[in-house]
Amino acid sequence: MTAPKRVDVPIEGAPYPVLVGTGWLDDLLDHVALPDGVGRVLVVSQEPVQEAGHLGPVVAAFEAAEVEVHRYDVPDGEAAKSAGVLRELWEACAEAPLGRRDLVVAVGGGVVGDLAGFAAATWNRGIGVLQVPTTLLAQVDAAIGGKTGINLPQGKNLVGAFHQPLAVACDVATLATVAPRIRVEGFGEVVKYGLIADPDLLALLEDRAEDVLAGDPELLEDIVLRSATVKARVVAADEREGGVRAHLNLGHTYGHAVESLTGYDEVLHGEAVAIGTVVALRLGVRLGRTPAALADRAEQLLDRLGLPTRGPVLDRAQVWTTIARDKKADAGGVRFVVLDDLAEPAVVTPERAEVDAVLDELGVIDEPVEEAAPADA
Ligand SMILES: NC(=O)c1ccc[n+]([C@@H]2O[C@H](COP(=O)([O-])OP(=O)(O)OC[C@H]3O[C@@H](n4cnc5c(N)ncnc54)[C@H](O)[C@@H]3O)[C@@H](O)[C@H]2O)c1
Ligand SMILES: O=C(O)C(=O)C[C@@H](O)[C@H](O)[C@H](O)COP(=O)(O)O
Ligand SMILES: [Zn+2]
Repeated sequence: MTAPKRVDVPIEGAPYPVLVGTGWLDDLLDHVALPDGVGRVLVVSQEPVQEAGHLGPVVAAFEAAEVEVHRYDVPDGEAAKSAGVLRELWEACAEAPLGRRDLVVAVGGGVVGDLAGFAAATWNRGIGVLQVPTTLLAQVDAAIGGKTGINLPQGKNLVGAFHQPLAVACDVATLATVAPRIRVEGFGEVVKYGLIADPDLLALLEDRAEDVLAGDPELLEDIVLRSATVKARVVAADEREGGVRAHLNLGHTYGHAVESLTGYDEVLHGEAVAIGTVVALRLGVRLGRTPAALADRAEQLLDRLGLPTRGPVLDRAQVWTTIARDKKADAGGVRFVVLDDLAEPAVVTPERAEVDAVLDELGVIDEPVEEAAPADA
């Protein structure tokens, strides 16, 4: 075990580190400084994480520090990001009871992190949260940046809060026990970072796709570090998504619609992001902004990594209702992130007909609309 490497997230008023290493959870509290006065923690996790052996070291670290540990396992799957389970977590906070100086500790994937983070953001009007992400997606993305929340049947992440963690502790060794489909979906977000900000990361994924998929630990550590570096820079520049943070939403406008219209069960978040990325890139090509070769390149990489590049066939009206409810829509229209070139993201508000044409071209919508015939035809 070597000491974890550190990426700083210099958010004004709430700076914190993302610590990335391999096999260091046993020494968690040697590297994460606890704030003064922490007497109790509520460790929130899920059964598969416990069964894989990742909870024990975290609990042991707090016990060794003479902090009283309470535990709550939430159900598995995206369905846990719900008002019902959030209420259960509040009640677990009350049972402990957690005071203003106590902490929530989220040990798991993005579902646990988003949900436990929101419980911490709201309990006693906000207490600290330590994020210990154990999936690739959570280490590269979900645990960093302070977006917390739950879903509604009407849409993804519709209720939530910005609540920055005290620290993000990424032990890449935990990724070895993740199911293959879950590992692969994380690359949906990693490809996103490559496309919006880090051409070297994109090239690394292309050059070493097989090693990446085989779970080469050194490579994974490098990928987590590079991804965390991009995310840290973006969220520190724009914590509340007034500007550049919106670029982290590449692939999410259509992706979120795919997730909610398939009941959050069928298509995983990273898979939906891959599907939505193809839509966004093809839209960029159609709008004359994205080079077609770049869209082809991204699609080939997603496919090589085992990610879907086409979503299930959806109902057009439902897609538009869902997209219009997302945070990426306002009176001005629906926003998509496109690429003007590699590492040159831009936010656009396209005409609905342009998006419809792309969805028809990709064959992912029922009831195709005819392209308008040229005026002189
Ligand atoms: N807040 C953000 O900025 C942000 C960013 C990206 C995604 N997200 C959210 O993250 C969620 C998806 O997260 P996810 O992809 O991590 O899925 P997930 O949290 O559902 O985890 C997937 C599965 O892996 C299991 N698991 C976790 N770690 C394990 C380990 N080390 N070994 C064995 N099993 C393990 C979990 O118990 C679960 O069954 C979505 O809700 C998405 O919206 C949030
Ligand atoms: O951190 C961000 O900002 C992101 O957009 C990261 C996304 O990968 C993530 O899925 C996020 O939860 C989406 O945010 P939302 O505000 O569109 O729900
Ligand atoms: Zn995402």
